[in-house]
Amino acid sequence: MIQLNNFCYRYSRNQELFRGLNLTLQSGQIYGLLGKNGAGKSTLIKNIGGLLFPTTGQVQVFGQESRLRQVNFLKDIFFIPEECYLPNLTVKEFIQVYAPFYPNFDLTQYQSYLDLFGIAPSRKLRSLSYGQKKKTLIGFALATNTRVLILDEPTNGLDIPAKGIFRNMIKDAFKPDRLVIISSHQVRDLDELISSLIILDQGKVLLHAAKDEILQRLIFGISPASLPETAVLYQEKSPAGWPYIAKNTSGQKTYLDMELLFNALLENNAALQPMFTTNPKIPAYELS
Ligand SMILES: Nc1ncnc2c1ncn2[C@@H]1O[C@H](COP(=O)(O)OP(=O)(O)OP(=O)(O)O)[C@@H](O)[C@H]1O
Repeated sequence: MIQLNNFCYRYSRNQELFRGLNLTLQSGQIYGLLGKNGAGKSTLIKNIGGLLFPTTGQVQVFGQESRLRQVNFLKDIFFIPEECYLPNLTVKEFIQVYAPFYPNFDLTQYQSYLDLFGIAPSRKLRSLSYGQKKKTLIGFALATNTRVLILDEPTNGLDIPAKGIFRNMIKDAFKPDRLVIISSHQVRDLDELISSLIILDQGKVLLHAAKDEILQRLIFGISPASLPETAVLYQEKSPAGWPYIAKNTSGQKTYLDMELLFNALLENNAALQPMFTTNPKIPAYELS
């Protein structure tokens, strides 16, 4: 479990990004973290990963304060930043140097990921392309089997087949005691992967809800023409028609259009925002 209590963070005296944020993230969930550029996603996950320290307040991962970076904390968390620095080693040497920090690292598992991505262990990390570096690190992160896995824009630079492989790898490696956070602008890459959604804006949580809860309360559809305002909570024009969000009164389960929900919430939608409480009780994710 990850807990932020009265979390405040500022980069400079007059720029307070987070002010008194309380947030609880539970194991058994794959969280999608969305927000506009500059919303604070990277700052938040870096604080969780112990790479930045709260100005005031606390960030705890399984009861341990991230900022203290204790051994028990570090061996159970893996963070892949958006821009990865990789040492001048081959993949094999990288494993020899870094795997010992992770007691649950599984070499066979990692080899199968490298095979899937077509990366030879003899390759020098620095000679890999941006996307190949990402693949190498994503595979390593999953093979560490840490309870917490944080991925900042993991699908940036991945080719189309690799995005599908990535989704399958996360699902296959997911276990009820793991907690995964994926920060991304590529909402389509999160489809059919995440179990919960967090939307940040200017250091505030606009939405924190399980995907199932969202779909119980809302339906997402597309109409050939604009609908009466009373019939929908939100609609916008698109090349394909008028995608809309309405209250789910029929129990119908539709496809969650994260992009539409994101746009709706950022428009300061007074009808939608109060529908989702922060820090909800989310049931454990059941993989289909
Ligand atoms: N090192 C820094 N020094 C000063 N301000 C910073 C620094 N890093 C980020 N910021 C500011 O903090 C705010 C949040 O940045 P952050 O990188 O957390 O946003 P983000 O949601 O991850 O954005 P993006 O989607 O563009 O990656 C922005 O206004 C940014 O300019």
